[in-house]
Amino acid sequence: MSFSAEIRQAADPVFEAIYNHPFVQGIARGDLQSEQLVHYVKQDFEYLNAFMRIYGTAISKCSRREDMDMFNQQISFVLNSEVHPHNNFCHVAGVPYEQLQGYPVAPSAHNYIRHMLTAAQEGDLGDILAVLLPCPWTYWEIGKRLMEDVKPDVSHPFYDWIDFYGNRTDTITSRFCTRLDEIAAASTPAHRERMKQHFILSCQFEYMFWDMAYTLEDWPVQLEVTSV
Ligand SMILES: Cc1ncc(C[n+]2csc(CCO)c2C)c(N)n1
Repeated sequence: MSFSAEIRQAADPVFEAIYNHPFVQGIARGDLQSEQLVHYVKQDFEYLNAFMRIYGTAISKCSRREDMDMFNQQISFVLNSEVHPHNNFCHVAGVPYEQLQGYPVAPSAHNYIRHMLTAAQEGDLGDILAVLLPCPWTYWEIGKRLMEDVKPDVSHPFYDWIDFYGNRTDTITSRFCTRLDEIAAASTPAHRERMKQHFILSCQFEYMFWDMAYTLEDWPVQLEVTSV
């Protein structure tokens, strides 16, 4: 079994829990509250900023041009294409996208971002691929399953979101897996174990991100926002 298949199998209960999470099932039913969509977009906007910075760190650790090109393409994809699913949520919530940018990061998004940053800072290319991979992989599987189970038509409120993630052949998950498998094949058992743990923790954080949006998770004590 390839390394990517092995870590996917180990994380299978988390993939299942993500698909069955009430936010994801709320996309299927089209019955999420505006505040939940707004909270998701506010947090995801900041998450994607961090994600692009980590691609920058990844590029700083590449020795091959093809790897640099892969990460460079993904920065463009996040900047130019990942705005479409956000726009769908904003449209349903009735709030302009520009109003949801620049907010403080909630606890679960904070923890997920710090987890990715630490793995990227301390690790090599394999660690970075392993910690980033659950992001495209879980969304690709959610999209495919929603497409099959819901079979949405254009009147579904989240048709664009489901179509965006469910109707594409996901080259990024496959490219990340291929490269991760090459690196894993040349790694020590200890490094493989570390990459597996990065992957599994990011899967858990993907679950927590949906839960954060669904429950409108925030810090326990609200403080006055002071501008300096
Ligand atoms: C918390 C969270 N996880 C995954 C995605 C989906 N996603 C974000 S960037 C990207 C492409 C990677 O190059 C994909 C598939 C998201 N929006 N928010």
